[in-house]
Amino acid sequence: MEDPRYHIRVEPDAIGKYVIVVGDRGRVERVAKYLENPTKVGENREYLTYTGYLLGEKVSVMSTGMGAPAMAIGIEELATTNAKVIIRVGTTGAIQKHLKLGDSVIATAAVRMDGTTAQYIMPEFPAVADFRVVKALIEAAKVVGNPYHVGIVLSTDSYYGRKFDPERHSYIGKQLEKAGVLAVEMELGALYVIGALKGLLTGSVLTVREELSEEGYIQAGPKFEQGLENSIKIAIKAIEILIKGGLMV
Ligand SMILES: O=P(O)(O)O[C@H]1O[C@H](CO)[C@@H](O)[C@H]1O
Ligand SMILES: O=c1cc[nH]c(=O)[nH]1
Repeated sequence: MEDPRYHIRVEPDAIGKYVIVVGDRGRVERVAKYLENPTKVGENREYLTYTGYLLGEKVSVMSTGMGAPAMAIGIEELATTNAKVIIRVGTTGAIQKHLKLGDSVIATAAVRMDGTTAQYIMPEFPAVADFRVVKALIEAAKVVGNPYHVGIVLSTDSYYGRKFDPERHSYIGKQLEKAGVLAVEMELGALYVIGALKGLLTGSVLTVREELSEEGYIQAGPKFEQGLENSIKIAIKAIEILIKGGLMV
């Protein structure tokens, strides 16, 4: 029989009800340090997984690599475990000029400009976060105190083929900017659509890694690193809020 966790290589009971997913493997331990007694429970390809505890509840953190196909595999396989609430802690590039390096973006929904979710369901099906997870993330952002924005992001399959700087602003980029789309990343369409199809409650807090200034893009740096640490704290706090609130899962 096919192993339902062939890629993530974890035992189903090793995963908590609450899971934080990150793109970069290097971010896993950075998140896991906020858990009590974090222990590595799986490592294969881009999927590195730790489990620990928050307020006595088992919580896991897993990397999912870059792009919708890798996220889709990770979510499908997590859905065969105890996982129920999944929060992505990712990075993003600003489409709106008022987003600054290190700001947090709580994504309510994603524009599905990816190829993966088209293979799951019609394009009219929305990629939306669970409102209870969004609410907890907003409450958490207020407690942590990092500047934050709430709204729609763009999920695309290409990193280099879609720059949104003022000189090379594509038609699609302009349209989405006018529509108020906040920022661009590469996995939320898959997380929100496949999560919904699998009955998971999803949400996300991204950190702005590229800022659009008059001179062009400003990238990464200490402001980004501090913002990322705060976004991690927001995700951790949101899970504590959900645990305390007894979310019906
Ligand atoms: O930092 P992560 O979470 O990987 O997110 C963003 O960064 C990667 C591109 O550099 C893409 O995966 C994109 O979605
Ligand atoms: O510009 C960016 C930054 C992070 N992630 C992206 O996909 N794009």
